[in-house]
Amino acid sequence: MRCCSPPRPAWVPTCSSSTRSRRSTGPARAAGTGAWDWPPWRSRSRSRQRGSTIPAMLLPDAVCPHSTASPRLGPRAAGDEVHRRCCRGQPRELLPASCPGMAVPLGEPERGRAGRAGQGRTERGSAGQDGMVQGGAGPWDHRIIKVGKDPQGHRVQPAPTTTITPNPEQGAWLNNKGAWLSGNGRGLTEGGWLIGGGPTPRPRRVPLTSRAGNGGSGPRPLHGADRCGAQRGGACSALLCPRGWGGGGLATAPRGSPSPPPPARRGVPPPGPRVPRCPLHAPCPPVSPTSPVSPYPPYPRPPCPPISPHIPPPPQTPCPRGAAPPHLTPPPPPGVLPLSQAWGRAPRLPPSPLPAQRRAFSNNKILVELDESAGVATMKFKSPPVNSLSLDFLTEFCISLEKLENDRACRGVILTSAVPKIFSSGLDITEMCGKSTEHYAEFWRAVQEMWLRLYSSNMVTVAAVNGSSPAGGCLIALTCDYRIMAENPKFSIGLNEAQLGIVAPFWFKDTFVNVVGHRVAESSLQLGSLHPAPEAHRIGLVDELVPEEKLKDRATAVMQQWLALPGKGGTSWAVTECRNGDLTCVGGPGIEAGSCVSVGTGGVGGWEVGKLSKAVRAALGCEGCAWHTAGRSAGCAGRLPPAQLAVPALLSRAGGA
Ligand SMILES: CCCCC/C=C\C/C=C\CCC/C=C/C(=O)SCCNC(=O)CCNC(=O)[C@H](O)C(C)(C)COP(=O)(O)OP(=O)(O)OC[C@H]1O[C@@H](n2cnc3c(N)ncnc32)[C@H](O)[C@@H]1OP(=O)(O)O
Repeated sequence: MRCCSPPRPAWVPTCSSSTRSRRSTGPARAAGTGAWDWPPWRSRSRSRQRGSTIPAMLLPDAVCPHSTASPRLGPRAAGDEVHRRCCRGQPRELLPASCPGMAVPLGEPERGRAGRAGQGRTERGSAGQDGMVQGGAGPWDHRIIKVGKDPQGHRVQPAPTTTITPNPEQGAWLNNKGAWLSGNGRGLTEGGWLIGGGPTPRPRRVPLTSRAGNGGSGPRPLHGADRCGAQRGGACSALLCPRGWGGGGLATAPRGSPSPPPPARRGVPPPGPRVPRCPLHAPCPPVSPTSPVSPYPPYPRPPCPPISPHIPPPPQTPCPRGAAPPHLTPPPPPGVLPLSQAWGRAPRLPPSPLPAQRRAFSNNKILVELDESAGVATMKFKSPPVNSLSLDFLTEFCISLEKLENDRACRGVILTSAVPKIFSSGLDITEMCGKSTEHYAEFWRAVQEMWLRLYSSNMVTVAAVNGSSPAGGCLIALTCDYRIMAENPKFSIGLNEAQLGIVAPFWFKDTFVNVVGHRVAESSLQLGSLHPAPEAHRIGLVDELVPEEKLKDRATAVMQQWLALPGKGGTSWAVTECRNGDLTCVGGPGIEAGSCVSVGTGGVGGWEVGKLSKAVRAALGCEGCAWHTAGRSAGCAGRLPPAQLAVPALLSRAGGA
């Protein structure tokens, strides 16, 4: 959650010209240069309009407009190379039959996939001769029109003209012989050849660089209620499963975790219903169709504890992460939209009365510990020697944050380092030279993604800076709501790009300006200064200094202070209406209808702006649409029909005052 919006370039359309003209920072200057125009996918279309040239390395892959993977992207022409590439990057079952990417013969090598994902599945002997899939009559109906033998001489099954139909209720696919196909469709192919129903594939390691929209071929997360494995009694394969259980087998299972269930025999329904359910969890609730499909592979999830089939689960065991008891979440007044609906997510829970429960998710480079009783997670960077922000690191970062974002038990995140003396050394320099254009694009997009996700998070974010933090490391700290630094003068922080002979991107700069102000930012950026901790505190770059040994406790205390603010427990709501780019309160508990909601730097705890913007975007169904805040008013851009929005009462009280 932020006190002000992430800096946006001037091309961002606004519904109110007045709000636009009040922008204080000036990405417009950068927008004209092309080099750092933002975001890059808009850069491409704009460059076409302007006829300017944008460096190819800045152009990311697009996401198929037919898919729901990313709402950020505008439509692209069918047949466009980018379109085709991204189509292949998406799970086929998520694409409508009309998508040109669906007409790709499975027997044909799909360039750009095998190398990336390392699946080794695209080498073909007689490419394109057999095994053609065509879109069927309906978007989910695909017909195998030709089959034959695979390169090893095995007969390809099933028989010709097999219709494959998804079974939304079961979250799996059936062919016309009633045989089960792989839940994620990968059982359809073997060595690139169609074989029809097959065993549910074992979890495969997903290269972190294989991400949606990039043409990667790693298994993709399935999303939506109809895909949730937990509904079949098995593990939840949806990354955004609100319960956070399962794992979907899409990423490498943590060491020591139990093996996945044995694969079903061909033609035999998968043993989903026989898998015992976690006694603490009901089937996953349906996921809102407006929820975005994550572009990331799911975070490895802890497995459900083993359950003896002879011991029935206690019937009255309350789900620690299920719906809060009624007395903790009073129903909103009539006509008031719960915030969870407006945001398309479940409301966060107040601190649990149950005994403290901790969960830890450790990945390669980031350790995440969630204290469910406090609703606070700690993300510890553990990528020695210096926690440089490599593509893998950034990807893990986004996955971890997204997972926490969708965990109703988590309301705040503390970012810190497990590497002594270093918070983060910034962007991994080795990722920025000697690599391919595609790699640069992917890397740079990951940097932006990290920043956007952190900046627009609706969790409280606190940086506990326990070491040096140059450049990109400083950006992470700047992007948090609050910065506490160890008071060691040997630790320094700042945007030192100038010392490296490069220029901090304008959105680095704007984030910096938001925190320290124009003049300090100007001189600091010009000199590429790295400020020792005491100086950083003096110029406002960090909010407070504490002895290193007290850093954790202090961060926890600050977090509690923030979480104690009203509106955080998800219990009080107000309804606002968006008119002419301003938000007008139309009623709510203790809030007079018609009072103007004006938020921003002058508002109470202006950090609600970020939350507001999120609500605006979600309620308008345009998560990716441009939005804008400036001065003392908040507005949003893009399609702005009058919409009833729910925002925390704190926000509305601030505006109504
Ligand atoms: C070519 C095309 C590029 C195009 C790119 C596109 C756009 C780029 C343009 C602008 C981008 C601007 C945005 C940039 C943001 C950044 O974050 S750039 C990175 C800035 N970071 C730094 O300057 C940090 C430099 N490092 C240090 O100051 C120190 O290493 C330290 C972090 C203070 C730690 O010091 P110490 O404990 O003494 O450790 P060492 O110096 O001995 O380092 C240990 C090893 O770590 C390696 N390393 C350090 N930093 C990085 C890094 N950022 N990326 C990768 N690796 C790093 C260092 O080389 C040592 O490795 P070896 O042991 O020598 O193998």
